[in-house]
Amino acid sequence: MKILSAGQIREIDAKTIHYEGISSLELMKHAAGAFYDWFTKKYTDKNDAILILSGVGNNGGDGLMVARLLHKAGYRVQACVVEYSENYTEDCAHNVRRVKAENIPFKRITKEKEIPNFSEYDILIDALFGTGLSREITGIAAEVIKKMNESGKTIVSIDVPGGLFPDKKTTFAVEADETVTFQIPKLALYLPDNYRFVGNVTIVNIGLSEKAIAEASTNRYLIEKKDIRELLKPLSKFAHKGTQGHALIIGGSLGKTGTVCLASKAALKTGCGLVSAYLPKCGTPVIQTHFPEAMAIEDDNSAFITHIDYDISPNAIGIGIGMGKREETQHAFYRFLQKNALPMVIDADGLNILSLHPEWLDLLPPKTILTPHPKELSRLIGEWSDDYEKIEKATAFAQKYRLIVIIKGAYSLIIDSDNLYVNDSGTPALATAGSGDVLTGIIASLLAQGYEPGHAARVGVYLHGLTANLTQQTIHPRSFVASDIIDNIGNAYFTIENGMIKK
Ligand SMILES: NC(=O)C1=CN([C@@H]2O[C@H](COP(=O)(O)OP(=O)(O)OC[C@H]3O[C@@H](n4cnc5c(N)ncnc54)[C@H](O)[C@@H]3O)[C@@H](O)[C@H]2O)[C@@H](O)CC1
Ligand SMILES: [K+]
Repeated sequence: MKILSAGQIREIDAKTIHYEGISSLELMKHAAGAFYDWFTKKYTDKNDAILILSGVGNNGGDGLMVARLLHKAGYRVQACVVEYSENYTEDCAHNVRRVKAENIPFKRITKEKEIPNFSEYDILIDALFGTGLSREITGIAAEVIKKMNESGKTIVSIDVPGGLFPDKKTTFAVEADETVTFQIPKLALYLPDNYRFVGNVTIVNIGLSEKAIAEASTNRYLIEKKDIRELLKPLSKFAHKGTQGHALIIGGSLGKTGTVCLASKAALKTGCGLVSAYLPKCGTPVIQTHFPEAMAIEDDNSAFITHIDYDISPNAIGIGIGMGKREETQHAFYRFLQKNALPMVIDADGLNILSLHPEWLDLLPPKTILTPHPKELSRLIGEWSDDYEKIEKATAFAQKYRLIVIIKGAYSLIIDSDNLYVNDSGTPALATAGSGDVLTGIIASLLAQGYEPGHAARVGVYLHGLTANLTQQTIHPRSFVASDIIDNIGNAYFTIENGMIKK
């Protein structure tokens, strides 16, 4: 799904009105209706006191129309316009007249003492500003937002939290629990710095013209299940282990051989035909006991890797996990990089060693995948002042070395040449020991199966996250562990292919 800028969204609104031959008020009806449908499914108690805080633009118009729909359905609604300007849009002014005509409790707020007492309400609906925000918020709107944020009440934002800039850094905005956004994802909704403003995001369809959306150009995308379904390679009836690819996982050190076990098992569960694990001697009994399907190749050293030599012919490599940064290991890694031309995913200590020797980055084959979490990323590219600069610097880095960079997080970001992909599968359950090792194994497996590296990155990150979504009802997020990811890779495939879980 395309992620677009506020300007592009404005253009699509206008084109929808033109192409579909509808009025802007009708489009607002679709938007308010879509919000209403979502809201009434989630908040079913009609005794809840709902305060709707509208602005004077079309986002405010949406809010007033929602007030009308909720009132008609029997909800207890108080509508307000926070009059931060006298320039009402036509559709907003129309809805003010309708709210009054329909005898819905209504209030104009122009100064601080007119702000209602939020403690008398259960839910605050924020329709103050949408994508039309053009400058920092001041005056009465800022006073209202400050009080909303201090209220401790459930806040639901229409389209975007009031005050959130869709395309640049935000410092002050409504701090919503839920944001229901209209059809087109906005990058700001998925950035970690903005989580306190945005809360959970839901996208609802409002009937924008598909043609208009197709005409908008972008290099930013939100990954959807159907995109991943299209990327999955079919499984041939004549497949055998020799045709499904051979992944080699390299890593581990004394006390950290579990990393390689997890990655190897994840690789096989993701569908490659063979998995080998290269680890120090201490790892062999561990992997052969816990994961007999893997073949083990031993380093000469018992506790850490000192050279990476093998006489097998894998199709792809996953390297770096649990490996440590000892001098000998660094040299072994360097000699390995000098001769390796296979597709590769690098994580953890592999990344840390690269940040100690940035000149080695030139040795990586094009489209090598790096999977840093934010701390590892900062060691590679330096610090950033906000998420936008982080993306800019990571993109420049990825392009300079022709790499694919996956910035791990609640919404992992995949940078592949000019393109940015945002992944929204997953839950906080994934923040658990070994989760990254499993991701390395999944991606190494996809590379071994012949997936183009950009596809392997997207499919891998999506599959990994989906395992947590699928177990939300059966495994409490606090007790979800890395092995649960591995156990649910098959279910994630089922869900992507059929939209359902096989019991
Ligand atoms: N026909 C359409 O264009 C549709 C628009 N929709 C809604 O309309 C929203 C966009 O509406 P608008 O473009 O009218 O703008 P908003 O309602 O987002 O903002 C209101 C107006 O306030 C002014 N403003 C901007 N920043 C300000 C600030 N810091 N202080 C004071 N005033 C400020 C601007 O003139 C802006 O137009 C979307 O987010 C969505 O909710 C939906 O109803 C779908 C259809
Ligand atoms: K809003």
